Amino acid sequence: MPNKHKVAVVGGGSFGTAIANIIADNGHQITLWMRSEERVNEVNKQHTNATYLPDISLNSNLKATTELDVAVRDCDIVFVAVPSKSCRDVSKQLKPLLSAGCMVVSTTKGIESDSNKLMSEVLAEELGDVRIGVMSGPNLAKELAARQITGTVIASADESLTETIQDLLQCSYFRVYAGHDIHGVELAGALKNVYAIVAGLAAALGCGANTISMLVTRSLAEMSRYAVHKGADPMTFLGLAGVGDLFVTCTSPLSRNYRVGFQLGQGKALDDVVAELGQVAEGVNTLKLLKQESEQLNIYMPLVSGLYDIIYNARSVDEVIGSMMWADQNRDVEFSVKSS
Ligand SMILES: NC(=O)C1=CN([C@@H]2O[C@H](COP(=O)(O)OP(=O)(O)OC[C@H]3O[C@@H](n4cnc5c(N)ncnc54)[C@H](O)[C@@H]3O)[C@@H](O)[C@H]2O)C=CC1
Ligand SMILES: O=C(CO)COP(=O)(O)O
Repeated sequence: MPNKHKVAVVGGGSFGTAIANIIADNGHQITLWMRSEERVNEVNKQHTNATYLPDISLNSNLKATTELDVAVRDCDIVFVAVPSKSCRDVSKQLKPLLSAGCMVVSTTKGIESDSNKLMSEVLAEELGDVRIGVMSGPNLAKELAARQITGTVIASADESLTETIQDLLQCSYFRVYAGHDIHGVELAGALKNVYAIVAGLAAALGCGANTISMLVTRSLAEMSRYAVHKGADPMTFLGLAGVGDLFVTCTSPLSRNYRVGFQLGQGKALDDVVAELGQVAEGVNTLKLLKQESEQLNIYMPLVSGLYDIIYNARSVDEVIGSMMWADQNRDVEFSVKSS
């Protein structure tokens, strides 16, 4: 019989609720921290969180609270599932409440504005000496909450953390793979959101399967090129956190980033699309950060700069595509494991 844990999930939106529900399905003691009293009552009494996960019945052992100290008291594991813009603020609130030896796992797929830091870096800065992991992969919250078969990656320098999280989450519909390239896994999760916007836009324009395949594959080349500059292992991008997540978000209308791109392709304005979504689409912020950094570091990222020009510089899609197609001929695969 695996160990039973006392776990908190901080952030009761789509993904926090989906993860908390798996932990409840696996029989652990789990508390979900949410800010809205109304939603806390809904989770506790009706076992739903219909705003974020319509038509999903949650496990009745999943308890929610608005009180962060109650949620994390005596927990040995805490998941942080808030958007990147709130991660630092939430970490500051968590700091005095965590038990000694607590493991903290980020599920956030974004980069902090201004500092350009990844969530593991924000957590380490704010929480000091805690055990940190990151989880990322092709994990659409709605499918996971509907208990559809799904795989993910838990990455940490702390092997006993990765093993504990594998045991905690593994069940008949969720398989958890271990990794050690924390920054690679985080970057993969954050970067693919930008390319999901590109893919959604292309789908709205009626692009064919050849075009979408080319876009997704060149996206992978571009995101791994950037990540390698930032110290990540390019091989990470061949795993679930890389190809897996890129594939799902570039093809599924359940991805909010894909939907943002699709609606942009239908001619809607970005501000209207984001306001209507009512949930986080991290790619919008990540696009700006990548555009800035790729220029500063001189990293070739034509898809990032093309999307940025379409959204923020009112350049036409035809013109952007034209300049990409006539750019200098390039190599297909940039990285090799074969020693020369
Ligand atoms: N929805 C999905 O399929 C997946 C999402 N993610 C990532 O998880 C992160 C969260 O995404 P979702 O849950 O989907 O977003 P969401 O928009 O569905 O929910 C975000 C939740 O965070 C809460 N929140 C925001 N700021 C907060 C603060 N300062 N304090 C406390 N709570 C706060 C909101 O009230 C809301 O409940 C994002 O980085 C996303 O990329 C990761 C895997 C899958
Ligand atoms: O990361 C996700 C699935 O793995 C969810 O993507 P969106 O944030 O675009 O909905």
